[in-house]
Amino acid sequence: MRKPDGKIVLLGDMNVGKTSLLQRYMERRFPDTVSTVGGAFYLKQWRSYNISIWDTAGREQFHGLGSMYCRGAAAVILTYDVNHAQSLLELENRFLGLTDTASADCLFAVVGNKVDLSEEAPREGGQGGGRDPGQAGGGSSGSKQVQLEDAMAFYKKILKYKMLDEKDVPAAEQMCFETSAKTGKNVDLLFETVFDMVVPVILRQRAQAPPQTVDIASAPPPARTRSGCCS
Ligand SMILES: Nc1nc2c(ncn2[C@@H]2O[C@H](COP(=O)(O)OP(=O)(O)OP(=O)(O)O)[C@@H](O)[C@H]2O)c(=O)[nH]1
Ligand SMILES: [Mg+2]
Repeated sequence: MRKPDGKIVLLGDMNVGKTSLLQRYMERRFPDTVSTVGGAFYLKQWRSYNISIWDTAGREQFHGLGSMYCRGAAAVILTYDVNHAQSLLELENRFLGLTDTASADCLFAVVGNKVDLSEEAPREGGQGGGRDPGQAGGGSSGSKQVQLEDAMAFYKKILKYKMLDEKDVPAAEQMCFETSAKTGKNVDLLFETVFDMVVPVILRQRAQAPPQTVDIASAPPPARTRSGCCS
């Protein structure tokens, strides 16, 4: 298997729909999911590049792994649930710091998932789209709690945290998405926008990487070794 050329990581609280988004994009379906343990990855061929996309666990107990998954990432997709305001706050409080290990010119996308729930007529006391509404990061009430402008304001906080100038990075309008893994709304747009933007990052990473070849002429002669059995 060829080594991936670049890495994209999905981060976000448990139950926001990271695994579902990836399955919708990669497998074109919306299956039942179980809460992710550790992490898992998919490989995507995009043009001539091999991109790995890492799905991480949002559960608190796996938090320590997040910065490991982010190491060298060319893009991070920070995911929240539009019907659960706390999940956007968690991105700022708990997940943004995990991206310190990402590539210096890492791109950020902010994704509000489960818009289908807020597009449906509100149901009396309704809960939906979540495995366990009682848990932290759990259920979605089905009434939209986070607006796209809130996500764009968070995107600007990311730039501030990373000390990036707005002029040097894609605009918030380009990098904030509202999606539904259930209906597929904006899912292709999200991933394919990120893939397109990641290609120049991959090319820059390649240009900065130490050469992978060895100059045989200048390499020292190998030390003589004895071989044979030791009996
Ligand atoms: N209605 C609706 N439900 C969704 C959507 N995306 C995910 N869900 C549901 O939300 C629950 C959690 O989805 P997952 O994709 O497993 O969430 P996750 O972010 O991967 O969670 P962890 O692996 O625990 O971090 C599941 O019951 C999904 O079916 C969506 O767009 N709309
Ligand atoms: Mg998951």
